[in-house]
Amino acid sequence: MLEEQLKASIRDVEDFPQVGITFKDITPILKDPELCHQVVVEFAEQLKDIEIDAIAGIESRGFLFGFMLANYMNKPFIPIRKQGKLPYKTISESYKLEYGQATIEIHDDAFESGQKILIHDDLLATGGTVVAASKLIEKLGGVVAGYSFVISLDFLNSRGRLTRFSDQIVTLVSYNQ
Ligand SMILES: O=P(O)(O)OC[C@H]1O[C@H](OP(=O)(O)OP(=O)(O)O)[C@H](O)[C@@H]1O
Ligand SMILES: Nc1ncnc2[nH]cnc12
Repeated sequence: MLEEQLKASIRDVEDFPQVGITFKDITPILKDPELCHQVVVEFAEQLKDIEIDAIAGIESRGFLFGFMLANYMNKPFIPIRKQGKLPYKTISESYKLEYGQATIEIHDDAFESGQKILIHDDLLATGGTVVAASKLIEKLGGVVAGYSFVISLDFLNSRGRLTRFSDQIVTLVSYNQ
């Protein structure tokens, strides 16, 4: 089963980037092209009944499978980047995450008003990052079509923070502790 394969590949790194955090390192997945392909195929299968106009991935780990998935599903890819990285006109949102705070930005012409945008990231922890991304999508007149994550840290109970934007949440690997 894919979840078991992914769990066997994901590496726990204790106390990174700060004491008390168990960091879920996905780099071993990236070394396995067949496993990466299976991840994308599984996302596409689980998302097939959701109407999606474009896929937004969040810098930087959200770019990895986000772009692969957009390309596989033949959808435009929208980069949401950390502050000061996007060259054209942007709007921004600040947020807290499991181990700090940050600001993310999107180009103000990233998509057309009314379009349905899937938000992709590698991992859902507190949800701070994707809530900020959802606010950016809505500020530009978009609709959050749903979310896809490789990993969900279910013990942080953050799914409830997303449902006001969309209850379509696809995750491939869940951790309960
Ligand atoms: O649910 P949250 O508590 O918001 O945490 C999840 C976010 O944290 C990580 O990103 P990070 O900011 O470390 O950036 P990176 O992808 O560049 O490593 C991860 O890739 C998610 O984007
Ligand atoms: N525990 C964790 N491991 C990897 N990325 C994260 N982003 C937020 N929390 C994380």
